[in-house]
Amino acid sequence: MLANLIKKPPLTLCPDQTIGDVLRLWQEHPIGVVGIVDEQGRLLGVVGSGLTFRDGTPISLDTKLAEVMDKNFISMSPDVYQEEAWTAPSEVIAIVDADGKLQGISTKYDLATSLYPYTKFISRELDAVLNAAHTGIISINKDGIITTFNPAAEMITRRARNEAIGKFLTDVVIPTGLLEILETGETKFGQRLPVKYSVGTRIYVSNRSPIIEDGKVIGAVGIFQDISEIEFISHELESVKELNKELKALIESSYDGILIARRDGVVSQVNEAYTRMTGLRAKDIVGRPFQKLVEGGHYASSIVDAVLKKKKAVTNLQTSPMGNRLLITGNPVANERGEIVRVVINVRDLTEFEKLRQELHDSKNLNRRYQAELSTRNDQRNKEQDLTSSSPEMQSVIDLCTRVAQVDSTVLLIGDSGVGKEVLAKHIHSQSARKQGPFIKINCGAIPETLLESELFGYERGAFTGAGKDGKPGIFEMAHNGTLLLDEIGDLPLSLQVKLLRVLQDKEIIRVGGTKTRSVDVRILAATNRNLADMVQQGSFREDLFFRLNVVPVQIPPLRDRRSDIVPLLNFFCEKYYKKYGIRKQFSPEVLKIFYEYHWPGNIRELENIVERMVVTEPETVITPKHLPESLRYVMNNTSAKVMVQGVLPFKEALLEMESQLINEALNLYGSTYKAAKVLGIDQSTVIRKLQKIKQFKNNRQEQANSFSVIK
Ligand SMILES: Nc1ncnc2c1ncn2[C@@H]1O[C@H](COP(=O)(O)OP(=O)(O)OP(=O)(O)O)[C@@H](O)[C@H]1O
Repeated sequence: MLANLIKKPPLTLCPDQTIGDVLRLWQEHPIGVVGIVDEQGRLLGVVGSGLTFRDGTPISLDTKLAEVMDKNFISMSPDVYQEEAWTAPSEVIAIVDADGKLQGISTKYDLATSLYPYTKFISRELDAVLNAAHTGIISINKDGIITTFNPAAEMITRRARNEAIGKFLTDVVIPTGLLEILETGETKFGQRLPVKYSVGTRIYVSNRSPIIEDGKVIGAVGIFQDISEIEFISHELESVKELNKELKALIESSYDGILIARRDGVVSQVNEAYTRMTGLRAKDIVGRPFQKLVEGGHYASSIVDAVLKKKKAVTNLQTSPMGNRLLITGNPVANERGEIVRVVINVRDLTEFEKLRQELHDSKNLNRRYQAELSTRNDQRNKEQDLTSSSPEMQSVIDLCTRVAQVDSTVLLIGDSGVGKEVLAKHIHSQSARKQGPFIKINCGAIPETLLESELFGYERGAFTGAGKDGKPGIFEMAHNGTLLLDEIGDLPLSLQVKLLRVLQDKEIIRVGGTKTRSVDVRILAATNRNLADMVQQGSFREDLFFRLNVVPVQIPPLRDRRSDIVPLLNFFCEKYYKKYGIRKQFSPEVLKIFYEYHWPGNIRELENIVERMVVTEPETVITPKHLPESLRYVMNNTSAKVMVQGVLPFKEALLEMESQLINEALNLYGSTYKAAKVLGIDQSTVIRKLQKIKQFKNNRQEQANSFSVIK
């Protein structure tokens, strides 16, 4: 402060005194500035050396001081700081007290002398700070020339201070934006600056500020702080936080109860499952010693103590307050030095476990039952959809097919056309392990011989004129992992019989026009309505192929040999076509009788066709013989001739019975008394009369039967 500069009272004179008085004063005191004061001691001006000359000419020593005193001075209070006084635009500073009374006079020289040691100290202090700083500091002047370059900056830039000072900034370091500060005059904070070194990259954060004097940018200073470690630590911290979160989630999601205790036995964490199993809530136990739970009767003994003592896992069985059986395992957790720092307790609810096991067992059983039911239903549905039979003959055929389906043997289905060979082949496939694979049928008799080979075995590209450019797989390849039905096998040309035999033996095919062998895994079923054994005798079928195909021969009886299947089949097809067309039909007993008598040369296919035709073409709901095709009516004519009476009865009654049967069949067949009479060779009136007589007779008989039962 200026007060420090006041060492003794100032030299003062009055304005009326002369230059001579000043000289006399200087003889007694060292030469200095003399203050000219008024009567109240207030400063009016100052005089200093050079007083005796004006414009180079000596002036009289009698000249009054009022004339020569310099009035350009600034007054300041003694408590103003020297640094502030230094900036004052005046060479002389009058130090005056609050009353304006002069206390001392100071010149810029005095101020400089007093400030010098201080600035020297500051400068040294600054140097020490710069040298000790871990932050790189670089400053430049307004021309971009480096003026400060501390040791940390040397480390960062790998450049020596003496190589840097006095050089243009970008000749020494990579541009960091410090030069821009000279232009903008703006301070920039926190710019992230990755710098690559041969040993890796370090991250700096830089702050850059302008150096301003009198409102002008005269330089810039940049500081560079290495934050690589901080970044690394903060990453570490983040991953530790993440890990912690994951661990918490893991503990919480555990179905087992988990309790963690510190080495002093205090509980530090429990999960939801633990609360669910033991009824102990986190807020009641976390932060409390585990021993308290023992004292509270929640545990028989402290498993935490047991683990800490034995320094290994301990397991025991206890019953929870809710009566559940709990398996409790305590595991020690050690640090790198092998000291136990935590005990992790795992609680497994065995009651729940047992319950779950039972439930699993039950649901497995249920599942098995459902599956069995499902497969039975599927079987039933298959049967319902494709196959029906109630005759013992056919039932044993189906049983044989079901059994043989379980193995991969070749099956030869033998039977007349339409007996159901294909249906049985499909049944074998659907009951076999190949049921997910394809079922493919080829009719060996329906494809021209020239095409059959390529159909069976496929062909390679360009094998023959017209062959596709990519070639084509044959049905053997298409049936891979499935079943192939060779229908009408008796029609297979001899030339292909040998090739087929090779495929059956080697389970490999070669496409037409190719050389590459391809493995095929196909189950072969063959069907025929011809007598292959006879064909072998006649030389039109290869014996070796016959034996190869005839591994399991299945003979399907014609429909006429299993008449008990007729009515079930009829019902089956009625249902099938009702589902298909929404039309339900009934067949009169007479029709059933005809069906039963008919010899069915077309077998089941013929029966099915008739039913479908009746369903779609006949408008009436009840199908009677008159609706049947001619071929069946013929049967009726033959069968209806068999008019019968049962047992021995009065001749008159037997005659009436025969007449009744004849007339009724004729009516059924031809639909009118007129037509019936014509066929029977009598008058229409005779038919009507006889019908009335028959009716009368039947009514009488009924009455007699009723009266008999009343008497009884
Ligand atoms: N048991 C059956 N239950 C229900 N429908 C059957 C039964 N058997 C055969 N069918 C039906 O009869 C028709 C003829 O059967 P399929 O084609 O299997 O006879 P096929 O013996 O292979 O005849 P073809 O020798 O002329 O090829 C088919 O519409 C089939 O659905």
